[in-house]
Amino acid sequence: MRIDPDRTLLEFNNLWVHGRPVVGSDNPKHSSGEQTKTFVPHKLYQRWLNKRQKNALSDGLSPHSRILINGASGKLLTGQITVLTGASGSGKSVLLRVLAGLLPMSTGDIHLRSDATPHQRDESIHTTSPITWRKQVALLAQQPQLLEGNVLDNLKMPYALDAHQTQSFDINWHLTQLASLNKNADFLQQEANHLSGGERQLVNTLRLLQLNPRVLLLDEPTAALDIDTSAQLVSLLMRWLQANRQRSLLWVTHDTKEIMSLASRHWHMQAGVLTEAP
Ligand SMILES: Nc1ncnc2c1ncn2[C@@H]1O[C@H](COP(=O)(O)OP(=O)(O)OP(=O)(O)O)[C@@H](O)[C@H]1O
Repeated sequence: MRIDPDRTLLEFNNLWVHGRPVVGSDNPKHSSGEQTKTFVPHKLYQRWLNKRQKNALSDGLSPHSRILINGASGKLLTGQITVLTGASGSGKSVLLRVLAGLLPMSTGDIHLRSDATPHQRDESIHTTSPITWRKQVALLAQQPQLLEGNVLDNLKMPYALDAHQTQSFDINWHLTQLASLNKNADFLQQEANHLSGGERQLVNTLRLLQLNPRVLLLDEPTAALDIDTSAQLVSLLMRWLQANRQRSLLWVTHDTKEIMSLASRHWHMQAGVLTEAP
């Protein structure tokens, strides 16, 4: 498949994701719909079913599975912010994790436009190694996971991984970013486990941005931050987007006031169904 060479950076088509229902759960996230039907399988089928259910979290094909993403399609365009809203449990994080290659889809495809010549083939998630895919399509989670050690150790950490052996740590880039966040070089020496929640998220964000992904998926990155830190993070992300036209942001948020004015498009998720909001 070839994707629109003009502005499309990432395109996904007819994504379906299934997850295992929690039988008897009173969690509203897991109730409702077909999955509550009683089902008495044949003995042989039961054996097959038991085997499948051992891996059901990542296995979209279980007959007891419920639909988490329902035939979603969409395009992320270069230089744009797309905002994704939707009620809790509607499937926003699941969509982000599938796009980032962290959760398998049941069916469907995702293509990333080649960053080389326009004639080069686009990359499908199905034929790209997970490491290569995740270098280009990165997920910034709400809860930053930092390691023991200081800020500098955490920022350097990705370069110890095989995936980033060809890239090198650029201290000057970090000092420039920190200056824009009203922080100086001393911040690099602070112990990660002494940082505030907002500072942790800033470190987490810098750690990801330095690796230069092309598509950044943001899962409520400012949800736990105060107004000032949140504004700093938004500016950091905007500067990053504007520094290279071949980038795109997909931003999950409940606080549309914060980001909607900067966004080009608005998607809405309801019970796994993705629609373009007016
Ligand atoms: N790996 C998984 N397997 C099965 N079910 C899952 C899996 N991950 C998430 N779910 C379920 O999918 C549904 C959607 O979850 P998701 O985290 O995407 O919601 P959300 O829209 O991001 O909500 P919130 O705004 O509260 O973060 C939930 O019912 C959740 O329990």
